[in-house]
Amino acid sequence: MAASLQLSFKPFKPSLQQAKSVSNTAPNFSRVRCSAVAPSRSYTVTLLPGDGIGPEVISVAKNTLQLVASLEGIEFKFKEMPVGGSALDLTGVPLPEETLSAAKDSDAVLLGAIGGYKWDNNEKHLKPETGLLQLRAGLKVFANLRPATVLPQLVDASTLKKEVADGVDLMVVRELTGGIYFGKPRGFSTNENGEEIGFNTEVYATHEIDRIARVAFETAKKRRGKLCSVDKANVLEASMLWRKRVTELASKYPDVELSHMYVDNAAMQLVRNPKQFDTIVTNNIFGDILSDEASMITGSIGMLPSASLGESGPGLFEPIHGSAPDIAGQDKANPLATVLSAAMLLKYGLGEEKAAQRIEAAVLDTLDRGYRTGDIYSAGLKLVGCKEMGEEVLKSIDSNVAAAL
Ligand SMILES: NC(=O)C1=CN([C@@H]2O[C@H](COP(=O)(O)OP(=O)(O)OC[C@H]3O[C@@H](n4cnc5c(N)ncnc54)[C@H](O)[C@@H]3O)[C@@H](O)[C@H]2O)C=CC1
Ligand SMILES: CC(C)CC(=O)C(=O)O
Ligand SMILES: [Mg+2]
Repeated sequence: MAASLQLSFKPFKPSLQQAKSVSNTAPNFSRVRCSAVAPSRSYTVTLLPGDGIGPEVISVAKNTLQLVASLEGIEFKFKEMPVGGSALDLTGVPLPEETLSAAKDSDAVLLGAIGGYKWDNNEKHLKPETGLLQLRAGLKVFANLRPATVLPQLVDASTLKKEVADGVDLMVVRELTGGIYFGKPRGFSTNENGEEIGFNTEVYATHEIDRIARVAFETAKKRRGKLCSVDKANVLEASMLWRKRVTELASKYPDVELSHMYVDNAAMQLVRNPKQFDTIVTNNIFGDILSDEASMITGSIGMLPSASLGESGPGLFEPIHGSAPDIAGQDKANPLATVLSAAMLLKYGLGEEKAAQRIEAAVLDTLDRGYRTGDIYSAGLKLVGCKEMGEEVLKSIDSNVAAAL
């Protein structure tokens, strides 16, 4: 194997609840029948395909999970539920109560993506994005881990020069349930001139800063021991408090080297010299933006997975990309970000490290064999669609099994 994905840290509170419910969708991959292991662990996974390319990439990730489950003696009970625009169309709300309770009752949740042109002009409470925010808040998953690793196979897919991109391996720890996406007051009003205004509030309480900072220090400790806290403390009060609390907490982590950076500089440094970063901790909106930027260092936003974890309860696992309406329904989406999110689900959500490694190894093997979706394609390689990429990942899982026999 050419490289490891190095998503190497442990969940701080893995969810290992007993599986609770619903239909058994046992794996049915005849070509691995000889290697299949009788299930000894059972998990309920709520699948939320969502909108746009969401269902396409979730279908690939589900097949991948089923195949590794059959090899690892795992039984998955999948429950598919609506969220986002598809839930709006079906039920009138972007996060039906049934979806949230299924998610809460499961061992882990895997989401595709939400959103689309059709719902762009909906009122705020009827937007697909509101459903996603409600889901994250409902599951209390405040810590969003977004690894960005440049795989050797994809150095040429990066928009940065090879020497800048090669070897980049960073982790964005994004606060996910606070800040300006949730802060009040927010809304629309009129100012003293009778002019229409829209407003939002960036607000953080100390406990919200402390808990995400602790996750970030722990993450950095298990990586290369460097933590960069990104804020806008030269302007924003919420950032001033953020910087103060992170600095105070640093004394508890003497083996972690803490630095601070303003977000505008961080955006620049990410493309100037991304290798200077190990772990980045930042607020909800800056983490959202910087992780999309970091994705292009690695070749494509279609490559980056994420894990969102709370103090307890199921984790939420999703690619960092959106519903990509421009390519939806065309079999063009790169499913690897979701497949790697499924690997994070196994590792950080369920503690099934070996099964996760099978997926990570298969992704690298598929890339080694030259398969590329359009977003990471370079001349001379094999251009495939979403479904075929998924099939190739399954073949790689199979052949790794064969190699191990
Ligand atoms: N977590 C979520 O569900 C998110 C949802 N959204 C929603 O998605 C919709 C579209 O938002 P955009 O700003 O266009 O962001 P986007 O991430 O959906 O797409 C940005 C660009 O990246 C490409 N892209 C994204 N994922 C890809 C993949 N797997 N393979 C190949 N190319 C891929 C798209 O084709 C597009 O050109 C909006 O409604 C937005 O609110 C956006 C971000 C996150
Ligand atoms: C769609 C938004 C709610 C969030 C977003 O862009 C993200 O989490 O990456
Ligand atoms: Mg985003």
